[in-house]
Amino acid sequence: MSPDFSHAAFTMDDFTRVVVTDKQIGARLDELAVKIRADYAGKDLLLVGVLKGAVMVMADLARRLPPYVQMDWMAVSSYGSGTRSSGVVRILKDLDADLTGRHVLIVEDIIDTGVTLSWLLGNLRSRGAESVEVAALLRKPDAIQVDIDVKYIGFDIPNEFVVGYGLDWAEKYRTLPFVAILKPSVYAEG
Ligand SMILES: O=P(O)(O)OC[C@H]1O[C@H](OP(=O)(O)OP(=O)(O)O)[C@H](O)[C@@H]1O
Ligand code: HPA
Ligand SMILES: [Mg+2]
Repeated sequence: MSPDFSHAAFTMDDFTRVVVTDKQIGARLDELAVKIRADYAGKDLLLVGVLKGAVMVMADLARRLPPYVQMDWMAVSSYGSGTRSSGVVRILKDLDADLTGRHVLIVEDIIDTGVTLSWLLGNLRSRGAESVEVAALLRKPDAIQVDIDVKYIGFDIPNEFVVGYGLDWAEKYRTLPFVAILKPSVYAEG
């Protein structure tokens, strides 16, 4: 699908380059879904999406899984409107589901410093789940500051600020169907 920017006030000039195309995302999600279906066969699986960034990957991954798989959502924030993690994770919206005895798979768009996921894993594991694992579309190996065990990973990407496919800068660009490096001149202050 080619994005239609005819209505918008920005163009592809906002990006240094596309790092993952929508076609690559679809193909990788096909592969991950095969693994997840096998690993959780016969189990009652709860996907926990981390708002807002994981909306796209959750929707596209969940559609590749059996219909009895359930979804719940949590909103946490550590980035605000900037391009650097504040290091402080806040719960903006908690889960509706009780995790006691559940098999939980956290669905994330990106692991950057790892601070958000590390905090989230600790938080969800303390709620009595049978298992808590992670599926993340993107990971920046050169940015990670904490050791996290990630069971399902889409793509390792360079340590640059990316947008699209759920990922934002100042709430913009989430709707792009691909992931691209945002030109620093777009977010540079001044
Ligand atoms: O590994 P980290 O350095 O912790 O960064 C990853 C987290 O940061 C982003 O969320 P953000 O706080 O920007 O909220 P959003 O999903 O609403 O954009 C992203 O969606 C991850 O949840
Ligand atoms: O590279 C990024 N882009 C957008 N949001 C993010 N949150 C953590 N890392 C990123
Ligand atoms: Mg964000």
